[in-house]
Amino acid sequence: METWETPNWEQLAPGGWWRVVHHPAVYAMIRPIEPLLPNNSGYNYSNMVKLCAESGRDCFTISQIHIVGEVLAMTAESSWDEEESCYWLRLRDEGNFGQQWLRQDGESLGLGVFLEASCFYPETPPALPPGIPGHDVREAHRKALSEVRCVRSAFNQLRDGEATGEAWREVPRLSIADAMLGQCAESRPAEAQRVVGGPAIAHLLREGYVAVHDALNEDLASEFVVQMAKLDNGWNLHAAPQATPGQRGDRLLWIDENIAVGRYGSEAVAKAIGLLKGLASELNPDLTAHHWSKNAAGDAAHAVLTVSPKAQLACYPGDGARYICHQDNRFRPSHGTRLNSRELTAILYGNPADWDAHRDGGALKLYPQTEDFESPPLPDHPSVCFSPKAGTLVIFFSSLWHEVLPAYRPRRALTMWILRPEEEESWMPTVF
Ligand SMILES: O=C(O)CCC(=O)C(=O)O
Ligand SMILES: [Fe+2]
Repeated sequence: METWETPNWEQLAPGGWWRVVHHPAVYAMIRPIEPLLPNNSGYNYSNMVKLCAESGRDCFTISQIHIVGEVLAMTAESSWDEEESCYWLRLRDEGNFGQQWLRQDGESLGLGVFLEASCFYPETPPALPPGIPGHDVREAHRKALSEVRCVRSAFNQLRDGEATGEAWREVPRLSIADAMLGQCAESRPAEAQRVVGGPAIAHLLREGYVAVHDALNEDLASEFVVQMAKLDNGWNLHAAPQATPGQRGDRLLWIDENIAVGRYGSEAVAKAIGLLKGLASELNPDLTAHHWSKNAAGDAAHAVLTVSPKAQLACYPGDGARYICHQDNRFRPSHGTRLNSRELTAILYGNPADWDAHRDGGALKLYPQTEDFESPPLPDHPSVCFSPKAGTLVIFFSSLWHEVLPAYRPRRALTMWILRPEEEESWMPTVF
């Protein structure tokens, strides 16, 4: 069994979903990005930066912090960067907003160790030859790892409020298999088939969207409304990272079935997430055939829909908050690729049955056949609107322009992006 302490440097780890098994996993990237320290994680980002600085490692740049339990997606792909003389590993974060690139050299540790932690290595890293990483790189990894240990123990003390002076705790051995979660969507065929089987899929492929109004049965739908509100009212949601007043006014929580039940006791939310996840496998055969017919010469046969491990629970607080017209993904003709791997956006609404879109606002306004528009369609462009009532499921191609109209009553929704990872833009070392 391979452990993070004795990774096999010659071998890239298998692609798939990985869980961060130690905290904090800190890694640095060549261009620092906005730190994404999950709310209520118990860590204070500025304290961590201070700790790094105090540890005498001036060149430490924390760009991203991940904590235990968080899930990341790692592709099996690496890319040689001529200019930087290094390899990059491609990964995605839990919400799959976009991709990130992890530098694989003495500066940012490679896979396996990445699951533990990685950081900037204070010396100039040895250049990697194209091909198998050599001895120097392993040595750099070894040194950097020992540094990580010191930093981590300080972090642990900080978190636990301990001032014991104990510099170092034994790190348990971890198996890479422990952290690997699996590659494909979990399948819940029966429910998903009931909801989107037959005519619904046909409508989705023909029109680019479909709405199913009884995706949850009546009892489940009303329980879903109650639990979504309870979760939201418990201050578990936080402003979206890209929140901009007047443009995007929702607050969010990324949540999976285990968190829904284990942390919040929300069975109905867990069931809803399960249903959304099951859609990927249900839609897969028809979507694959659809891409085949559009692109006879292409690789569409490899299309494998998958889902992110977590769904996005969003609430627009009801003060007129909205989400201006946008696309969740976009084809970039100049690159010949898509911006991210989102193929379909699937949303289950969790608002009371008496929601009145004229009075309460908050409709989802979707503009069919706009995937190739470079800028938002005009408001009077042909569109369809959906009232965000309990149990309504809307699925649409993520590249269609859409918006959330101002909501005058708290408006809650659970969104799952259904992904086609092979469609993602293949090389872009910047992030998000
Ligand atoms: O909640 C909705 O109806 C759509 C939200 C949305 O467009 C998004 O989160 O990207
Ligand atoms: Fe969207």
